[in-house]
Amino acid sequence: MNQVDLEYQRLGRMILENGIEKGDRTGTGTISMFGSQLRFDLKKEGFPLLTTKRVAFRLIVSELLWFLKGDTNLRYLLQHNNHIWDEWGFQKWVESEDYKGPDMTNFGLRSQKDPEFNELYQEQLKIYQDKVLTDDDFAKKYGDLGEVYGKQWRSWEGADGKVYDQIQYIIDEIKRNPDSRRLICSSWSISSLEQQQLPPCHYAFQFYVAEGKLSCMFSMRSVDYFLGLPYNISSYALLTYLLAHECGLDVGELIFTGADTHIYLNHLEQVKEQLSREPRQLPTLKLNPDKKSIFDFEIEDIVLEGYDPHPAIKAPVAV
Ligand SMILES: Nc1nc(=O)c2c([nH]1)NC[C@@H]1CN(c3ccc(C(=O)N[C@@H](CCC(=O)O)C(=O)O)cc3)CN21
Ligand SMILES: O=c1ccn([C@H]2C[C@H](O)[C@@H](COP(=O)(O)O)O2)c(=O)[nH]1
Repeated sequence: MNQVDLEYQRLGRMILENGIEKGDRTGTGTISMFGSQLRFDLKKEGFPLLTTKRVAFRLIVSELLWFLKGDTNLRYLLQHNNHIWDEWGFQKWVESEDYKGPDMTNFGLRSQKDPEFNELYQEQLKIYQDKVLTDDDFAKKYGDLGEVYGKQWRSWEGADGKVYDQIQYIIDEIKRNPDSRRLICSSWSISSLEQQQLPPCHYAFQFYVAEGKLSCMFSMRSVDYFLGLPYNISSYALLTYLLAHECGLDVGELIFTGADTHIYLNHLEQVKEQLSREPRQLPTLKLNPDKKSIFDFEIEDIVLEGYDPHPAIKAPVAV
């Protein structure tokens, strides 16, 4: 039986049993628990993509490659039919002086409750997506999410005015000095918070090399158990596989630590359904052996085999 789904289900039960009801920024309401950890042996287990609901692996791949390119503009995601970040770009647009359409205040919650408003919202969202895809100036101004992950990972601006590539630093250090205890990438920058559509949730990760295996630990300040966490687990697993591939290492363990770990109140039925499902065999990951540098990987170089999950479970995202 795969430990990834079992551990994920265990965490879900723990939140439901021990969590407390707590308000949150989005106005949705959550059951929340402070402090959580999961750990998986990547070498023993197969690729950690949940099988108790279908998770769209292609969205995880295009999002991670977007981070690795240092890109922060929605255009790349939209070109790959990935819409998981749309709401946060759209928010910037509708709150701007240039937006002249119908009032979109609080569109996240209103679109869930008011079908008439939802129609208006979908219309405006479609216009926004088309403009980001086709209008260069518009995309530059309103498709950019600000100083989010891609910027912090690949071009961190130091107080000394220099620009730092944290991913390249980690790769160089793994190759030169694998015993290093400083293989860290940090995205939390207090001076950037106002320049970010959403401050980083997974704000730091660290690698560890031992016995020829590469392990990764990632930290999250805020964890959407049902929608976000399944992506975050697979995304950091994929990053670990990519780095191990480039550095000639095996994969080791993946460790997640979360602070505010929550289930949104409008995800409760979905979570209960998922907890009732029997985990299946995990898929395996195949990377194109001809690609050496992680920065050369394209979507088609990353293939998942043997994924046979339970059906997807829909849920609204809290904006
Ligand atoms: N509330 C919240 N939860 C998150 O997980 C989250 C944010 N906000 N904001 C930024 C990013 C965007 N992420 C998201 C956003 C949407 C989905 C989502 O709706 N996933 C659906 C399928 C989406 C699709 O097929 O287009 C799913 O069933 O997994 C997942 C992660 C993760 N992050
Ligand atoms: O990769 C991600 C990104 C976001 N989330 C979730 C965690 C929270 O539910 C929201 C962010 O809201 P804050 O009020 O800024 O904490 O997004 C995630 O789980 N994974």
